[in-house]
Amino acid sequence: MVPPLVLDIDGTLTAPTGGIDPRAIETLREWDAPVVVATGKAFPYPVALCHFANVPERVIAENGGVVYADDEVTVTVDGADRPRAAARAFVDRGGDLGWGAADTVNRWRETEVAVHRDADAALLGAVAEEFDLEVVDTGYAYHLKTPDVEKGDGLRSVAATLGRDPADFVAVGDSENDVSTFAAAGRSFAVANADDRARAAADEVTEGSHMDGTLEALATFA
Ligand SMILES: O=C(O)COP(=O)(O)O
Ligand SMILES: [Mg+2]
Repeated sequence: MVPPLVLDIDGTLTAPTGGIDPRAIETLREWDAPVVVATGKAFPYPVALCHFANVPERVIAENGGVVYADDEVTVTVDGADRPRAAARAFVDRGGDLGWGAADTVNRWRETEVAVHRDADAALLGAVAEEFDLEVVDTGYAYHLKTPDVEKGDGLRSVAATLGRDPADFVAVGDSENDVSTFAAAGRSFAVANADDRARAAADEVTEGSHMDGTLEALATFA
């Protein structure tokens, strides 16, 4: 009997060169227990991943800002007005969100704003403070977000919807936005490419990085 999983996307199910590791699709399909995808990405991205992998759509998106399982979508933050106002102030003061005119990173977001890691971090931090927001660095983007909205709370919510205890779950991740997931899950693994906070928070750190590390973690339960 394998445990239910809660898996981060970027840095955990992706290849070092970017993009989803093809082995992730098979892992999502073959795992013989519920798999929840938990990400800082906007809601459509993890939903599309589950859709194209042809697995049930169990999703924690926007670092816990949007949670979805068993036909229940919960937006846990009362809109993105403050993060969007802060993003406008950031741009007005010379900052650049960094995603170009189409901005497919943010156009479908409901609760926070993501900023390219090439952005002026000092200016972003100053604006975040002014708007009572926090900046979370996932290694893939800076997230300008409401404090205390976390993937770990999303796991508690999805676990309840699935009739499971969060402590039943095994978590795999790579960055500071996975620390709350690790705390909520029963057992946690940081992949070798994880940042210091994720490595310190995880029960174990894998030898392998990215999907190699994720498969190494899951092999523990085979
Ligand atoms: O969107 C990001 O910055 C990173 O996303 P992740 O939480 O799936 O690693
Ligand atoms: Mg990640």
